[in-house]
Amino acid sequence: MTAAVCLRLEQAHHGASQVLGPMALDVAPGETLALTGPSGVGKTTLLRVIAGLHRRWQGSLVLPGRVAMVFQEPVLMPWRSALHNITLTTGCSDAAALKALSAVDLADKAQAYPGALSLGQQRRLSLARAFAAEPEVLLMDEPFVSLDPALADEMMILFETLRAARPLATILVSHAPAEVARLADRSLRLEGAPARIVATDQNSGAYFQLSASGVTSSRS
Ligand SMILES: Nc1ncnc2c1ncn2[C@@H]1O[C@H](COP(=O)(O)OP(=O)(O)OP(=O)(O)O)[C@@H](O)[C@H]1O
Repeated sequence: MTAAVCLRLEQAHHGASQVLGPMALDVAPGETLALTGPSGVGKTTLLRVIAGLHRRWQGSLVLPGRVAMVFQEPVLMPWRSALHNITLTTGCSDAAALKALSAVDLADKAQAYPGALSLGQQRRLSLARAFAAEPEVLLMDEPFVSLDPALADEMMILFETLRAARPLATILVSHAPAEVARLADRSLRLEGAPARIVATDQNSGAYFQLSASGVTSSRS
């Protein structure tokens, strides 16, 4: 089966400093890959390379489908309703946005502005927006961090439900071993400066809008 993400990275920089070293990363359709490693090692930078948000890198990237990203913070447009936060960023119809809102139990908040939503509701909206984009690749940067345990569990259930409905390739950045064990099929650990992949584990127990369709990119 063709990989949904095929990255051959030579290097990535922030300013003069090289953050990421050579690495090869493939994610299959339907697979959830966890990305772990110490704070500041470069996990977010790696996601941003794949999302097309970070430009200073060399190598090649093949993404056969659409990409959506869920950031650590919800990153919503405060002057637009929940519904418009979905339709304007994904280009989907009102009906599709409402369906996505229903899936995260926010249908009654369609006309609410983000400032009138709780943090948990904002995060659910952010998840709904990502899924409304109907991505083939979902990038999640610590989406459950600093949520109370009950809300984190609720968000994980939502993610599991939405993921089950489509053959999504997900890369999940996480510092939480229990979360990785629950959600990921496989995990990669980044370490060093510049960061490299130092370990891969197969999990036995588990199994923005950005939009790019059929993208192959390379940088040198
Ligand atoms: N915009 C930026 N400009 C300059 N340096 C940056 C920028 N963003 C990140 N860095 C640096 O790049 C390195 C990697 O940062 P990154 O956010 O990718 O790490 P991370 O592994 O996601 O960290 P954390 O787990 O704490 O979120 C860090 O040393 C950070 O200080």
